[in-house]
Amino acid sequence: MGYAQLVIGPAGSGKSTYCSSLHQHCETVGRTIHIVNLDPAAENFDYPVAMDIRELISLDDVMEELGLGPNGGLIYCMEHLEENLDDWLSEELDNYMDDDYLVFDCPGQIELFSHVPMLKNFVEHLKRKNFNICVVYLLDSQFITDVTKFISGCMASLSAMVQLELPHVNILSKMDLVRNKRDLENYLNPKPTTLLAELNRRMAPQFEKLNKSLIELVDQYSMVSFLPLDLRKESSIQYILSQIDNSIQYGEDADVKIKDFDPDDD
Ligand SMILES: Nc1nc2c(ncn2[C@@H]2O[C@H](COP(=O)(O)OP(=O)(O)OP(=O)(O)O)[C@@H](O)[C@H]2O)c(=O)[nH]1
Ligand SMILES: [Mg+2]
Repeated sequence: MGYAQLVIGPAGSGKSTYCSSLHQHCETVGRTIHIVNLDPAAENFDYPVAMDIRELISLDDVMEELGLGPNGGLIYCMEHLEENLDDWLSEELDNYMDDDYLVFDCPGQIELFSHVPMLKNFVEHLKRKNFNICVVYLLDSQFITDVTKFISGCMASLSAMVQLELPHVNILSKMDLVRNKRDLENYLNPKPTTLLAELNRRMAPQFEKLNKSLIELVDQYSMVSFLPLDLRKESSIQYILSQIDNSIQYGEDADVKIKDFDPDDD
């Protein structure tokens, strides 16, 4: 059994930074995780890259040879990955053993988890390889300055939830940038009625019915709940990691191992 986090979220929401902070944190506490780059457009990394989609396909080549733009090129790369799940990905995964913990740093184009089946097939492949997977969805804290942005961020997360059908943790990233702490209370665990009132206040009256349905939808999936991530605080990363670990049952076997360990036996 392996363990995996699939780190997704809108462009620039802090996914790669989260991956590198997580790596650092794990190093500090003496735990091993492997970060996988799934973004064919990424160039600089603050973490050691364990596996890299750019070894399979280069976005520059795709754009040049097929005359595609950056987003079309990215979709092409991801489809190429999808076609190579059984060879390239499987071979790469063979380098890891039972109990290994992989973190997949995904590209920020939300099409990948909202429109195209690529990520779904990727996840199915990992499941067949016996991975327990948690989706980690990052939303930039700046989204809470505006209820309409916040709702659209929630809908994107919801679409990933519905498509991927995996344990799912929502994170509000870049907490160091939040000025108004009172705003925050309203958004980490928002009351549907508060959100609705706010939406109605922002939008023309003809949208009231639509707003109500939207909020009900988001509420029914009980997904409007975010964990705050403040990279300045080790405890914040630690807490988030423990929630994710819980959702994929990581550490339950480890507990057994610790119990089996005989301290006199050194
Ligand atoms: N202040 C602050 N800035 C952050 C934080 N996390 C990320 N950033 C900045 O936000 C920008 C985007 O961060 P990335 O980690 O590259 O975001 P990403 O989601 O990987 O972006 P894409 O892969 O392009 O979708 C960078 O300029 C980061 O330095 C944070 O916790 N606080
Ligand atoms: Mg990134």
